[in-house]
Amino acid sequence: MPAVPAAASASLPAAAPRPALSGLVDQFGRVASDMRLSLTDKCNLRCHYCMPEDGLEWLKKSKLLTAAEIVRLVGLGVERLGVRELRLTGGEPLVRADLVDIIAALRRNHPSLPISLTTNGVGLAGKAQALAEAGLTRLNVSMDTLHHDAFLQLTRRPFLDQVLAGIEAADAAGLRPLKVNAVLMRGVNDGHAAGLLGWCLDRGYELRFIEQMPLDADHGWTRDGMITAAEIRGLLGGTFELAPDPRSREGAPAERFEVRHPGSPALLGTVGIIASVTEPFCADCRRTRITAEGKVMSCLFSRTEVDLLALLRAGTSPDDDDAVAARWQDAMWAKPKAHGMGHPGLGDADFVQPDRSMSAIGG
Ligand SMILES: Nc1nc2c(ncn2[C@@H]2O[C@H](COP(=O)(O)OP(=O)(O)OP(=O)(O)O)[C@@H](O)[C@H]2O)c(=O)[nH]1
Ligand SMILES: C[S@@+](CC[C@H](N)C(=O)[O-])C[C@H]1O[C@@H](n2cnc3c(N)ncnc32)[C@H](O)[C@@H]1O
Ligand code: SF4
Ligand code: SF4
Repeated sequence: MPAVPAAASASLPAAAPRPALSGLVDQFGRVASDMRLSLTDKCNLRCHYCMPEDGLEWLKKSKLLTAAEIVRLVGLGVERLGVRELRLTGGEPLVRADLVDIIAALRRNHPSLPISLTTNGVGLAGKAQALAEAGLTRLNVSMDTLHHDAFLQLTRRPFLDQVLAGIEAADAAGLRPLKVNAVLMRGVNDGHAAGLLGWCLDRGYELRFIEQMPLDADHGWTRDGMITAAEIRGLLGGTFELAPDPRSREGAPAERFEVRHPGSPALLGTVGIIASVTEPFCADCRRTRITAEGKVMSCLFSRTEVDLLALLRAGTSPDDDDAVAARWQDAMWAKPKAHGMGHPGLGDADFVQPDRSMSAIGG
């Protein structure tokens, strides 16, 4: 086995030594099978809850995982470490020029792997068909409101029509089920929640409301300022009746509800609420994250990152693959219990917001 290059030797947090288990198991017995891979830190929007107005300093291209490195890492994940589904995210994954080629290569190697993409939808209209043909399984498009002024206020960019065209193109390309992600901000788009749900139900899209988490680059999040899942249910309750979806949650971030008009038995569809702050789901977390520069983040709120890129670049022999896989397993073994610490509690006195914003981690 090759020596571990210095850059890859970032300290791992103290944890009992990892036993010789297969797969991405952590010290609390959770097994990660859902791989979330960030393709870039760059983005063409500046959402308040994620990016600062002036953007961030983008990583140099030489520091990003190449297409070949991505394909190799996913191969290791799937063939050796029990990865069963892959989500491509960012930053904005559509800004990566080789996105379609990456998906095509992944699909050739893994014919039955579910591969999904989370995107802001800008530029999607021109790419949806190619993504579907390359083998993308499905996508989630983030769109917080259908109102142009609120969209501009939230994202600081006037691109709502492009996003709408992107959703339509993805639908036409057969990228189903199609999910729409929305973060609500008080006084900006909270009044649009029921309208957005109605729009999605009419088209057969599944809407997911996401509680705002402390992952904004401006560090402006407050526990009191964010809109809670209970409030979201209240906002929808005036127009719709929500009932728990009887299907099992299977470790998914979203709690799903069946949606009906009050007093009517007809099922209109489902809505998901991702209550990371007020109803955390860390005990059943199945996710492993790799940042665009090849670092493992075992938890969205990890303050320890474990570099795989230097090991990937050290060589491509079977021994090198062993070293990468072992380091990934070590990183996941040290996964914190919840919210990057020993207990759930975003906003608690002992919670420390990660230096990176959501865009730089990969949402
Ligand atoms: N706290 C926390 N939030 C998460 C985690 N995974 C996803 N989320 C939140 O849920 C949002 C939606 O995630 P997506 O990747 O679009 O979709 P998904 O939740 O994986 O949903 P599916 O499409 O059903 O697979 C993310 O942007 C995060 O805000 C997680 O591991 N921890
Ligand atoms: C970081 S983005 C990356 C992919 C793509 N740029 C997009 O917006 O879909 C992934 C998801 O994270 C969500 N997100 C970003 N910052 C968040 C925050 N502070 N709290 C909760 N969700 C957040 C976005 O709404 C989006 O649905
Ligand atoms: S949420 Fe997505 S679209 Fe918005 S700034 Fe972050 S990375 Fe960009
Ligand atoms: S906060 Fe960390 S442990 Fe909790 S669900 Fe998210 S990634 Fe998993």
